[in-house]
Amino acid sequence: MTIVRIENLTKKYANRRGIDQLSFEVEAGQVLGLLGPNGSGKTTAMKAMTGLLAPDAGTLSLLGMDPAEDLPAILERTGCMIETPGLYPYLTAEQNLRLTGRFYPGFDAAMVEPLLERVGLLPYRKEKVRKFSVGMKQRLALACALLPQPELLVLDEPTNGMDIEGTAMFRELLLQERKRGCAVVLSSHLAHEMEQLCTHVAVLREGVLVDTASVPQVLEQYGSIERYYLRVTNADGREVI
Ligand SMILES: Nc1ncnc2c1ncn2[C@@H]1O[C@H](COP(=O)(O)OP(=O)(O)OP(=O)(O)O)[C@@H](O)[C@H]1O
Repeated sequence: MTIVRIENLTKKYANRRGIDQLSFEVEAGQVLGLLGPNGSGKTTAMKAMTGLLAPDAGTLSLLGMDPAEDLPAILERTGCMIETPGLYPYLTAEQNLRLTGRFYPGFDAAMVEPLLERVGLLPYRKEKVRKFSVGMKQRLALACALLPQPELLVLDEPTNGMDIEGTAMFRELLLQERKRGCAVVLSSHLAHEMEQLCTHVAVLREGVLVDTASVPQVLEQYGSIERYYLRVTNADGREVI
């Protein structure tokens, strides 16, 4: 089932930067990794996808719905982590999840503890978030994104600031979500991490989609995502094939 269908999506800021005619699809159970240099449009694409930014042009279908008409219904079934986590610093981890959970119709307070356990925060559940480290806040933001038992996850650099255990936890968690049939769009600057997490990759440069490919195909042809990326962005100085 196609969960994300984007066609010619365009969003330009006043300075004319942004994304230009982006098209891609993500099926249930797939993980699409957005790759690209700083400022290439990954965050803009994710914001436009989740209704945080209204696109200038193009068509967008999420979970079979049009965000221009059905955004609340889409967000009830979507987990997002984009830029700074939207957490309440003076509440505890547990209270943050309880409060955020109220946005979702299927939420049950009994979901909070297992979720905290999944992201490794159970021992800190009674601590106020303002005392959390960057990685701990990322873990809690991830737990918030999982609250709706999402059919779509949109995660902008989700492992930023996470320690080694955190990134391993994230990998395992993503696998479980995929098995449930969740579709995932994520960005990362770590090519090696992308190899482990993603089923597909899309490369952006200056707001334009340069190439998309399946990860097994990339690994067979190029040996690593890093080599593929350098090749398709022409950063290795050779002609693009
Ligand atoms: N609010 C804004 N107003 C004007 N220009 C913006 C705004 N947000 C982003 N841009 C510009 O749009 C382009 C794409 O930015 P975006 O944040 O989407 O890139 P990115 O690929 O996510 O970068 P990074 O890897 O650094 O996170 C950049 O040139 C950026 O300067």
